[in-house]
Amino acid sequence: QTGSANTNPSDSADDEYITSVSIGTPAQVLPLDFDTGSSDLWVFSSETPKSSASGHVTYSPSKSSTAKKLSGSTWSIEYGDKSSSSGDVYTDVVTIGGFSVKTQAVESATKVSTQFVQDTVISGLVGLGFDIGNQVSPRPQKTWFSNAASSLAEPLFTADLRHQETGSYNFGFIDTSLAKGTIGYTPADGSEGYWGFTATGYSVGGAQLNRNSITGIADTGTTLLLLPDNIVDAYYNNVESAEYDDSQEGVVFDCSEDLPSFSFGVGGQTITISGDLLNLTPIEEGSSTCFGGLQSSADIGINIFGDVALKAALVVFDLGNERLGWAQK
Ligand SMILES: O=C(NC1CCCCC1)N[C@H]1[C@H](O)[C@@H](N2CCCCC2)[C@@H]2OC[C@H]1O2
Repeated sequence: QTGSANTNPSDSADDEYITSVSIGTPAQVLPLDFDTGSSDLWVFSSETPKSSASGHVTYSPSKSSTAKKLSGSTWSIEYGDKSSSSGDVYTDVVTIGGFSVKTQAVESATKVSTQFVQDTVISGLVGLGFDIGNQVSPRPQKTWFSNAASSLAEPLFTADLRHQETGSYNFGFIDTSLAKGTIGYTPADGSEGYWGFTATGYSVGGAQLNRNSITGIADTGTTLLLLPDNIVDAYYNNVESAEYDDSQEGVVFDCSEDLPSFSFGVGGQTITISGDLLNLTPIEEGSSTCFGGLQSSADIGINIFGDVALKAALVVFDLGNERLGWAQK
């Protein structure tokens, strides 16, 4: 069996990607953010305070004949961007891309932070990280993918995120036609709950790869490519108008600048992110100053290959072989 779901950028900056998910009987369809950087499936629900839920599509377990309360279970999660949510837990049927998991833990939010209240285009997250990262207490629950894996043709999924166009999450199969290049594989480290891996080097503007290990995570739930300062500086030294903007908390530059590409080595392949993909968006509507898609990871303590990097590739999240595959798109 397999599943295939379309996913769409939430706004003109490709801030996040929205995928429709069916929950319950009859189906309640919610727009959710698939996040390989976390391991909880949580939703805005009939239990979310009305003031917080305003503008969001919500899940009502009481309207689903297949919903069951997971008595005594609660959850609470804080993300790297300091957003957070918490609540209680139901099980219900969850269908993604035509594939159904009958008894999926659906974490219902009784509390959500302002970032989520304001982000009305999504109604929650589908964590696609490793089960060890699940935040349900007293008994951690499995992710939708972990529950699906044993029934899928292959225990893997792929992410094909695109700039301002529809992409896909495929489950149980690899559509190699989505890629231009060969898929290169490298070991994945799931011990922290993330999809951790090591890139073998980087280069700016098509120059030869500087061989140096860059350990980080493949994170569909993070918008940016976050790397060490020495690499970020090496890149922006090629961007004449680039400067650090304290209020934006990142490097900005004239929108009119032609940005160089940025490449990284992984699994024997080289993934090249075009300059266009590295210009994320004007800092404000109509501004001629733009915000960089590559920013520093120095304050975080972990390198993050977020959507800006993932958009350049077809990425295979191969649970069965504990590895990540990368192919140029
Ligand atoms: O916190 C991270 N990543 C961290 C970024 C800083 C460095 C450490 C990792 N990802 C979150 C992301 O920002 C959220 N956000 C919602 C609003 C639109 C953009 C996405 C979304 O909710 C949780 C998860 O996905």
